[in-house]
Amino acid sequence: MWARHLLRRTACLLQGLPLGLHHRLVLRHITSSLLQYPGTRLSWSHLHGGSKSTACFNPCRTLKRDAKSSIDVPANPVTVTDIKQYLRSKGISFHDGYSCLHASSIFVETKSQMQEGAGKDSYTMFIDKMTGQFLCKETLVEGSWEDLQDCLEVMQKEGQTSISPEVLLSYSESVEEQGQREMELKEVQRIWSSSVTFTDLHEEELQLIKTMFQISKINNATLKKFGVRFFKPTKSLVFPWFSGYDLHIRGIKLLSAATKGDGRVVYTEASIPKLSNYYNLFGLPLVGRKETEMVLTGSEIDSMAVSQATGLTALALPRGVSCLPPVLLPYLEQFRKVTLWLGGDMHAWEASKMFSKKLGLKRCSLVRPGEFHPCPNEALMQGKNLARIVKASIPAAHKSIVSFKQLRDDVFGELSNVEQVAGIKWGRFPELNRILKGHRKGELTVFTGPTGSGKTTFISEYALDLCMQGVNTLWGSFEIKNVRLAKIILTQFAMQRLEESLEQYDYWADKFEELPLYFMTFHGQQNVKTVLDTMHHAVYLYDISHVIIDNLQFMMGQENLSVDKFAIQDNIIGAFRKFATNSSCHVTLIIHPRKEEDDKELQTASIFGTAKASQEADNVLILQEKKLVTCPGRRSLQVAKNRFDGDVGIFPLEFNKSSLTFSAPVRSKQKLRKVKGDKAENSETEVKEKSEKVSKSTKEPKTRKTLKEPATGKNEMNGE
Ligand SMILES: Nc1ncnc2c1ncn2[C@@H]1O[C@H](COP(=O)(O)OP(=O)(O)OP(=O)(O)O)[C@@H](O)[C@H]1O
Repeated sequence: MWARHLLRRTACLLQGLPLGLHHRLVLRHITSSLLQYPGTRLSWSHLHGGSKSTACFNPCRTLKRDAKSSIDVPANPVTVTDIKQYLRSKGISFHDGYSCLHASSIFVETKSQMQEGAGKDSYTMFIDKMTGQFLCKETLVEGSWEDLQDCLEVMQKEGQTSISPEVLLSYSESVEEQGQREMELKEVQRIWSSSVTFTDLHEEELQLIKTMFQISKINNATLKKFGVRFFKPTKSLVFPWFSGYDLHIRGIKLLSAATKGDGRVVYTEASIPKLSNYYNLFGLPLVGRKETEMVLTGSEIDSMAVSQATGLTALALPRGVSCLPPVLLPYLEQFRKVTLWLGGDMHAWEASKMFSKKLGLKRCSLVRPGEFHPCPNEALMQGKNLARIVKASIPAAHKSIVSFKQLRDDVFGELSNVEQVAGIKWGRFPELNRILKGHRKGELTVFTGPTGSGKTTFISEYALDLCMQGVNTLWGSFEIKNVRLAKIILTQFAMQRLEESLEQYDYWADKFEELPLYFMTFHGQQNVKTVLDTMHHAVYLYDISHVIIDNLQFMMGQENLSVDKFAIQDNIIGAFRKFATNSSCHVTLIIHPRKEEDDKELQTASIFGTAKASQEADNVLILQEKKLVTCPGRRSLQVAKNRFDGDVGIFPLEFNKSSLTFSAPVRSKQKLRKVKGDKAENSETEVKEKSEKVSKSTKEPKTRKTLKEPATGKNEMNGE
């Protein structure tokens, strides 16, 4: 219905346009609207009842901002050279920025803008160099590279020097979305208008609130400057999101604190619109047009601390260290120097290294976390000199050759943060933590197991566990369709058969939607280059730090059977290895085993292909289906390689058919075999046995509520 409505509107707006272009615009907008439904894989048949046509319509186009759950890569990925050439061909003046090209806006009616040599300061249109996505800061029109091209084509055909922002603004939302947005806005206004400023609070109440939120060193003037209020009904700090256009309230973030029975204070964060759509750089309205230096922090409170203590411009990322959405990059283009001080731990350090790549390494410097450099608010509380800490930040750009002098602090950081360096711990698989120590960025894990043994099911829960802790995850499922895979993951998330309690579906689906989980929309055989392009694209857009590929065989191609299959596989593994290292992204690669005799356990050498897979992998995991002496009839997970600290071993898994989950069985004396090196294939006699009591918590998964300190700004992910 709305698609037809859209079509009619588009047709009216485009009256008089040449048919081909008109047709393309209409189709584009239908496409983008369809793609706004998570998981939608748009095929030609959506539009043409199955028949393929040669019209210049690209079904795999860039996504709109909200179409976040499924990831397509443009069939013809745009490069910065393409963008520049195109702009030149249309007579649009521009200059090279850090992450964007700055161009004269075509949505503003200033004829002089189109002239060569117009002042650079007048450039208000920012075009992302990686994706071509654009934003006009003057009118807040944004869209994809294709949208911009269409507008320029229309302008040229019509002989115009500018185009009305309405053309794109009117397409950006469906009727339902508009209704939803209006409802949200009303709620935002309701909370905002019934919140009180800090100067309206009694001194006693004020001090209590400040103590509760650990902001006793943030003074009232700073709270006022940043527009922070207090919402009494939920006892929450209210951080406003003002529209950059007319400074109207556009959204809010609420930070609440509650004291638990044991006296601990638990902080929770909520926002309207929901966090995944909350694109606010807190502090932006305070930035002057001419300012060139800024400190980027991981939370609103940290920004206030920096601003108050140093007088420097400080902005906070909307979702802390979890991501830097590219839609925010245009707002950071004016800064010649960006200091990233995202927190006081290793996660903040990892994130600042990743984000500085997006921001442009040359202008970034990083505050190295540690005992002397906690997060800004903590530094303020401890009476540290924040200006000195910012000044001591280190340049993000590094040389190819370094001496130990330059590495010395990094090495110290690793030695003094052993737990964090070991990676994120699984909540459902404590045995995996014991052997592998954690899930680390930049590693390659190869996972194998007999056909139909439950590889996808296990890896799905293994990845979900991490995703629930804020690990931005991308699934490449080539074997089973995304809907089926999402159903498996959702069942594991809810830990129950939702078929039998459909009334709970929306409850779980709403929570599930908040997870940073994305799916590639591929199915069946795929070209590895396309898959890697999509992965790069996703890392840029969503700061993905874990990619699961199920499975490698789907990239091997079927045509060239004469070509050496092993050589092809080795190349693919090499490419994934390189991607993992260069993108600081963990890749979990499922590879089928070669044919083995049924009653033999698998070993590292059973992985299909040459030894390249196990050599390149940091971790090799094997789902063993064979009966173990100690646990007859059960699956077990073997860690056959662990480059991080060499510990290998095996532990039993217990499959729960209704929740599709695996958890270690509770036994008083669970035997666990400890295997050193790659000797898993050797006889049982060579295997050291180690008795170990399996913690009861594995049977009753813990509630993994992220206890947030106000300054960390991490998302709360809790699905149990
Ligand atoms: N431990 C288990 N015990 C019994 N059934 C299981 C177990 N693990 C998974 N299953 C079920 O077996 C079926 C196949 O599981 P899954 O697709 O995960 O296997 P796979 O190893 O990935 O398969 P393939 O080799 O085809 O890729 C699913 O229906 C799943 O629910």
